[in-house]
Amino acid sequence: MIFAAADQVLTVSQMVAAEERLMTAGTDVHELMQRAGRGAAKYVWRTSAGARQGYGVTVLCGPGNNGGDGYVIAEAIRERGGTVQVVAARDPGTDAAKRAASLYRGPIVGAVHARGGILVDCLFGSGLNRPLSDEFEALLSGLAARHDRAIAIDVPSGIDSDTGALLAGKLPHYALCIALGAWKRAHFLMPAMACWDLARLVDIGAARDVASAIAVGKPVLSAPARDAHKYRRGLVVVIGGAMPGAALLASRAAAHCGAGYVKLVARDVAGAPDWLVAHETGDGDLAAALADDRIAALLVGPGLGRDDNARARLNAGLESGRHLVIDADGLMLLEAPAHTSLSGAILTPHYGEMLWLERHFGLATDAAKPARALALAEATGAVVVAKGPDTVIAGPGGQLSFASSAPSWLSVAGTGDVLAGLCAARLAVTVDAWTAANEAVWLHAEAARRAGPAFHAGDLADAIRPALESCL
Ligand SMILES: NC(=O)C1=CN([C@@H]2O[C@H](COP(=O)(O)OP(=O)(O)OC[C@H]3O[C@@H](n4cnc5c(N)ncnc54)[C@H](O)[C@@H]3O)[C@@H](O)[C@H]2O)[C@@H](O)CC1
Ligand SMILES: [K+]
Repeated sequence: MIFAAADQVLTVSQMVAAEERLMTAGTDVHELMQRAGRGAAKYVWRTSAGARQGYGVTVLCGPGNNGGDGYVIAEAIRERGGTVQVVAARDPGTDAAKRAASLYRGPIVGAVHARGGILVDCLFGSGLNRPLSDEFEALLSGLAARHDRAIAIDVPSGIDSDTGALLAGKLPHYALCIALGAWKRAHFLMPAMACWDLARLVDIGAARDVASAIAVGKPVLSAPARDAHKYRRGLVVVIGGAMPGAALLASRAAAHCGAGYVKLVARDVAGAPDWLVAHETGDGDLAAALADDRIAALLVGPGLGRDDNARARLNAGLESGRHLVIDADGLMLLEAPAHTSLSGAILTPHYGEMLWLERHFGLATDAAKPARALALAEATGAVVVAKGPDTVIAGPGGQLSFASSAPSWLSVAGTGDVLAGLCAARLAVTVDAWTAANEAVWLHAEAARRAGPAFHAGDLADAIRPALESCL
């Protein structure tokens, strides 16, 4: 996979290093601030065009370079003929911010007089390193209340850029968050990402940092080869358990996602549709059923149950040596240290399963989600898809990717089974757990977008086909 600079997701220190590389190459901080501010101003201008007539733009400027960006934005709006004013929370404190402030030729007003169409929040950016004071919090929320809409520059003031944690009691809601130079982790993490409706990125020329995390991108897929046959396209076997519905749902997702052959092995296969090859397989027969060398990926967990039979079925999967996707009950039955070499597997824990696994594997639970997912990947050797409204994918070699925001309609029963089926199908096709997990997460969100509001998990599985078609 090749990723562009626009796909990278940087920590604050990686962003500082990227800016330093640009400066070493001859672009000074003033020029970077101009690029960032003027790039952001285009979005502010477009948004202000929809604001009420005569209701202008107020830019709230803090003391650091985020505040400096604010002066550049204000001046750019003024030059375009817009109505703009600055509220200076503090005097500019950096050389670049001072220079930007000196180049701004519009009015600076007291906060109490500021009301209007759009509030541009440049109080603090990635340099925020401690909680907002009550004074700043009141200033920000008061201004937001006196404007129709708010736009956050780089990150909302009151967000930890690396973890997405709130460093304020309460933040305004933003119509738009404009990331500068590169995405930061907070742009993909809760609770930060619930603070805005839309996020956009302004390019300032930062090159791709190969060590950085990436945003999960749209996969580039191809139709089966001219000489393809069902096994070469990938045979997925889904191990059924106590609750047959979940395994059927995962099978349906897998069948819509490019696998050549989907087979369900379960004690009871009543109700299986005619397109699904379903084999009644008792626990004692499972090892033999999984001995087929043509199996490209095995899914175990959806509807498995947690009793001794379930444990036997999971163990048969683990002992088969196949490429595995382990989900749901399968995760809850994993045992440390026996299952610390799951190399090539994909684990798909939701929040509760993640917590259980961490406790079971003796891992810390108090870090931010990316660090937790990386620790679990390292402990198990598997690719970990840490699901949720902010899905993070971590690989055992330290790879990290962040999913863009997906429709909240996904918060319905069965969508996890669909994701597990997607992972299994992509694993069968690509034979690479990292690639498969990233493709599956993107297709899952895209299927949700295409399924529209209030879908059920079956609708979601059926919407995978048009999602996949968009990648061909
Ligand atoms: N460095 C660069 O080359 C560029 C930086 N850019 C902007 O610069 C921002 C980062 O600038 P800075 O590092 O100056 O950071 P900020 O503008 O976020 O401000 C940090 C300053 O605020 C202080 N501070 C932190 N938390 C505080 C709190 N809770 N209460 C009061 N003061 C607090 C810090 O001690 C520091 O003086 C980015 O978010 C982006 O907007 C862009 O202009 C692009 C270029
Ligand atoms: K900000």
